[in-house]
Amino acid sequence: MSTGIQPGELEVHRDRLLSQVVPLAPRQIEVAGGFAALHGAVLAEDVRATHPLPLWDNSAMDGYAVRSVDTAAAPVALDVIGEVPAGSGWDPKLEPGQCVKIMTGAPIPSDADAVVRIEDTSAAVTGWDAATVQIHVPVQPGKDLRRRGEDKAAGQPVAHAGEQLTAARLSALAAAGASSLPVRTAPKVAVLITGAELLEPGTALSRGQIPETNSLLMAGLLAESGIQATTVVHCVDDTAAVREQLEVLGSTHDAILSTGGVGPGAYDVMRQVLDAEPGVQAARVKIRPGQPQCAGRLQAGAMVFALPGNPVSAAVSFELFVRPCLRAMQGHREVLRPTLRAIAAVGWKAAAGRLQVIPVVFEHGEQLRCAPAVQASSISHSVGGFGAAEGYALVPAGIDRVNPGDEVEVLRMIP
Ligand SMILES: Nc1nc2c(c(=O)[nH]1)N[C@H]1C(S)=C(S)[C@@H](COP(=O)(O)OP(=O)(O)OC[C@H]3O[C@@H](n4cnc5c(N)ncnc54)[C@H](O)[C@@H]3O)O[C@H]1N2
Ligand code: MOO
Repeated sequence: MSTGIQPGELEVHRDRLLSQVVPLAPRQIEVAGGFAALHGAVLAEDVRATHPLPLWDNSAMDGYAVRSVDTAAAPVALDVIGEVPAGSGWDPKLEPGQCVKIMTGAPIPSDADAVVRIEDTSAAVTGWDAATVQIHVPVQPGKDLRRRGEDKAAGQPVAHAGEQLTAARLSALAAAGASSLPVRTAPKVAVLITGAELLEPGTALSRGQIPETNSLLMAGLLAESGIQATTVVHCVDDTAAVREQLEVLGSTHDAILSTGGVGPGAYDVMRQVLDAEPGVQAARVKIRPGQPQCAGRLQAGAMVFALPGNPVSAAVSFELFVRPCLRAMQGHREVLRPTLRAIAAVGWKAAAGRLQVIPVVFEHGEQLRCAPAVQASSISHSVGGFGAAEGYALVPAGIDRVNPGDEVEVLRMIP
């Protein structure tokens, strides 16, 4: 069996949410001293090199800058008239038979056209101090030179709008002369937890009580998406209290993630409060877990994602709906994680009629293999098994069983 996600209700719900996303206002941040804000931020515009890379022709090796013609009859002795270390702006004039000591990265004198490595000279034995140096090998013009602009020409794009500032991109932009960058930094996100049965982890529990773990889960999934949760609020299951929190957080944050209270239960106040919000859609999406979804834009301003309370349902909802919207807010070019193909290492029962999003562990070998981290019959609450999960297998609606050896589509949460 080969699987693939077909367009369906998951995409309809996600696209509707994505259409409600308003990208954050870009900010111009200084490169000097701005690392903490810039690393992981998303470029809001294309950025071009303001100067060539390298800036000038320079030496690729420690050795002697020579006129290559002088080495044609090597071995040959050349007069050493000085030294150009990295950082030096000196451009010595070279007469026939003359050379200068030069270090890696230093500008090549205008009169020189090649470098002889120290290993190919008498200085390898005698050291750098002699006034003449014996050149053992002839060198061709251009030998061991790095040419001005060979890496990037001035004006050439270095990075593009929608790309995230990784270590590599940030250093490339700084090297190409950027002094400040137009970026979207992380959105301000609040986590709102409801549920009367929930106690702080580590607290002694009475019958009916469980440790509150969704705030850790949401803050962690945000952190793994490059976003620090700004606020974590625990709220009683009371409509007035929840409404007040949504108003306060909704006017001070870009997004609110809540968990719990979206089912049809008597205490499911989140859904009841959000019923009054015209920009919020309640949907039963054909996925398992994560069927009850309730999300959209609050009148107070923020996007709200009222996720189901079951921990794995909340995590799956985060992956499928929240993460893409937060990435869209930041202006990421790609909002969805790429999917891969893996071979089912074992068989399991799928969720006939709904897309099954089952947490899996991976086995890395010649082929990527996966196996469920939780019991396929009971995914949504299985926070224990979920602890080992490295990603999800996506088994389309219509498939009621995955057999060992089947190819399945997977998402990797952990690189
Ligand atoms: N009669 C029906 N009951 C349920 C339906 C339904 O359609 N009809 N849907 C089920 C599905 S599917 C889901 S998912 C849940 C959605 O429930 P809620 O969002 O209302 O969540 P709660 O009832 O508050 O909690 C569910 C479960 O998760 C635990 N939980 C909640 N918050 C936390 C937290 N912060 N940390 C750890 N664990 C948490 C909670 O104790 C419950 O066990 O409804 C089904 N029911
Ligand atoms: O849809 Mo619920 O999220 O399965 O448990």
